[in-house]
Amino acid sequence: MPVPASWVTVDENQAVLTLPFAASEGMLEPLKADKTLGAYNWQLRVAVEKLPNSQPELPMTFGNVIVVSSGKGGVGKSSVSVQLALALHQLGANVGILDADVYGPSLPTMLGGQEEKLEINAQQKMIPHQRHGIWASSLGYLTDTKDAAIWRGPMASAALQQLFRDTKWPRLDYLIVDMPPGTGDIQLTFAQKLPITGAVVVTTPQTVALADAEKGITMFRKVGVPITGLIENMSYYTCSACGHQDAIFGSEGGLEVARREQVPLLGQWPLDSRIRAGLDCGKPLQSAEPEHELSVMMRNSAQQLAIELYTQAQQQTKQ
Ligand SMILES: Nc1ncnc2c1ncn2[C@@H]1O[C@H](COP(=O)(O)OP(=O)(O)OP(=O)(O)O)[C@@H](O)[C@H]1O
Repeated sequence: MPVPASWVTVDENQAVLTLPFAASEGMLEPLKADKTLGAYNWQLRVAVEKLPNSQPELPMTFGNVIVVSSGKGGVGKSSVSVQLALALHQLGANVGILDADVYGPSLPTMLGGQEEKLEINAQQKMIPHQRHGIWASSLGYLTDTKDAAIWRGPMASAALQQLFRDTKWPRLDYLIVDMPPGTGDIQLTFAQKLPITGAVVVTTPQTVALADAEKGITMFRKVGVPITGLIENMSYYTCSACGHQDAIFGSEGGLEVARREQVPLLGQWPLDSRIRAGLDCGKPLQSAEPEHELSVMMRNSAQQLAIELYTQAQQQTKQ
């Protein structure tokens, strides 16, 4: 993306690029490669800008809220939420994650610390756990995981809003919300009532998942929540023995939906046991092995997400 001059400060041979979104050192590469600019000693500073959200009348106390949703269950929405949250943290941002999947909160398993319970402070606010550098709040930390299924129906919607409002978040740049799967009443109420900056839709390339992903996109658009992008998960599987790639759930379905709906495709993530294994034991690959090729690939999606969120918000304010 073009770098406005106002993002650069220069002092003798030192130059600082201050970006209003989470970013990697890679953003400095074009500047370092430039014939004239390359003479400076470049430094990157991340100062995430608070962007407008879908409820302008509510105070923006939570940073930029990004909901991660899927029309269909089991497509990897929670896994993607966790990896994106950790990746944004690695890109220099202060990040929180809210497990809004009241039917089956999986965050305590994926981030670890299942045995720890959330503390409630004197103002009756829940203190989120800090796991792998990000702040996490989940009903799974509050209730016994086996009991989580009782938070259903009208109670689930109320519990979700309470969890959102009554968590004592520190100052955040991004709050990732792992939504319950589907496009029913809970999702609609959440999308209508909470201050959301953008939505990420997760799907597999499978036809049944794609139809539901499009339903999700339509739901968010109806209530004025911009779609920041789409992630196609479980896009292909590479055999570790022979290297053959197999599109188990069909190929390029997510890409097709992204084209049709005119939303950015933020990534096509493979089905890979190394992604699952880390999440099963509370040690996600993104934090356990940040330089692993899969971690780098997922971080590229997070980088694109941060840029899209920012540029879409700029375009909206100009309209
Ligand atoms: N790309 C991937 N590679 C390997 N395993 C994956 C991948 N994505 C998700 N999984 C695994 O698939 C299972 C389901 O993923 P996850 O819980 O994230 O799905 P979900 O869409 O949030 O499910 P639900 O609808 O129940 O909330 C988990 O065990 C997870 O570790």
